[in-house]
Amino acid sequence: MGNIPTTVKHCLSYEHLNQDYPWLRRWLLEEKTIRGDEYAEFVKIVEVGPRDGLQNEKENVPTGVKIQLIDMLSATGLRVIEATSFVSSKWVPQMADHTDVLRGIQRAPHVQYPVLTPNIQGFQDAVAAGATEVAVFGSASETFSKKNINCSIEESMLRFEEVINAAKERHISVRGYVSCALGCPHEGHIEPSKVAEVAKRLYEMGCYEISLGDTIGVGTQDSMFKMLQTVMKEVPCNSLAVHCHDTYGQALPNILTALQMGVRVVDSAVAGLGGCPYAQGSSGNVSTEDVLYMLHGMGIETGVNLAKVIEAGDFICSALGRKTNSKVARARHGTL
Ligand SMILES: CC(C)(COP(=O)([O-])OP(=O)([O-])OC[C@H]1O[C@@H](n2cnc3c(N)ncnc32)[C@H](O)[C@@H]1OP(=O)([O-])[O-])[C@@H](O)C(=O)NCCC(=O)NCCSC(=O)C[C@@](C)(O)CC(=O)[O-]
Repeated sequence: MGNIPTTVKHCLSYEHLNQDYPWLRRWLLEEKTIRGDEYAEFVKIVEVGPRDGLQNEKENVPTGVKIQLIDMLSATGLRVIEATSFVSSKWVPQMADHTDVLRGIQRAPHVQYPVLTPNIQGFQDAVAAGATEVAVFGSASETFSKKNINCSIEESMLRFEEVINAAKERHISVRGYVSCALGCPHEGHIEPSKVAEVAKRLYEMGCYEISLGDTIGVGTQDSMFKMLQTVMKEVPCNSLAVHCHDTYGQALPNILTALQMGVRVVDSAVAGLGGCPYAQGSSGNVSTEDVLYMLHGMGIETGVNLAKVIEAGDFICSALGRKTNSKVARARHGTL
């Protein structure tokens, strides 16, 4: 990384440097403190544990536990922590305390706390609770869209457009998800062209980043490659993220494939928590600890402290009364 001051190195992710600080990138290049490709060595982790990780928990997780988890994660160096969902409590009771969670956390500087907003009602509630970044969540599968958000893909696009337009007026950034990017629990195989179509629409509407979800963790390196190859024809690579569930134990190789293709944003959940209530058979997300171990082992910067993430994982696993899904955490604890 040459002579880049540590603060710069740790404060800026690849896409921030390119998109938000072109002058700094130019200066660093001119000063020969970085090579043109060096910032490709930084990967942004989007921690989804407090939302995707907890939304499927059957027993009520106390609001204080959720807040403490987010506060612990805020102290790890993570830049993005998805905090909660402004969805219907009839649909996902675990996220009913969204407002208290968002108001209760201690926001760390330089950390974003996006929340899920399926429609304008969720967006307005999120803004009232103090959200400064939101995410809309679409699907490449018609059946999953209906089961998850009770509308067709086409209807969902109209709802998302309303959210995105309202967000633009308030200068709130919007992230977009495309679920079932590598398979659907109801329809099975999903054509990469369908994933690309939905991703492109979200991107063109104004989502700054599109997270491609392997909702039920059925993808393989081959299907990840083919899907990304198709999507990258429609959405620039530096606006893509991958979101892998680990049902079949393929999440890390699939993420590696995405990295090799240039993707620099990875979603993961502390302790490998998670699953979608409307995707039967979906197991936890890939664990943040395992992703960090792989990235750091490859010499890739994340700015995140693995030991502190393991501590946060210990905390939430003890609160939930269960073992971690992270192999790295288990190895570090000698309990493999
Ligand atoms: C989208 C809705 C709300 C439509 O639900 P609906 O029943 O079709 O909504 P509606 O517009 O017909 O309204 C019915 C009632 O819901 C209320 N309502 C309407 N909107 C809201 C809202 N935002 N917040 C709270 N309440 C709301 C509304 O006020 C009304 O209340 P009532 O008059 O009956 O008392 C529902 O289907 C829903 O909440 N779905 C969320 C499902 C969910 O959270 N799934 C998990 C997240 S997605 C995921 O995990 C995948 C991802 C992102 O992680 C990536 C991956 O892994 O692939």
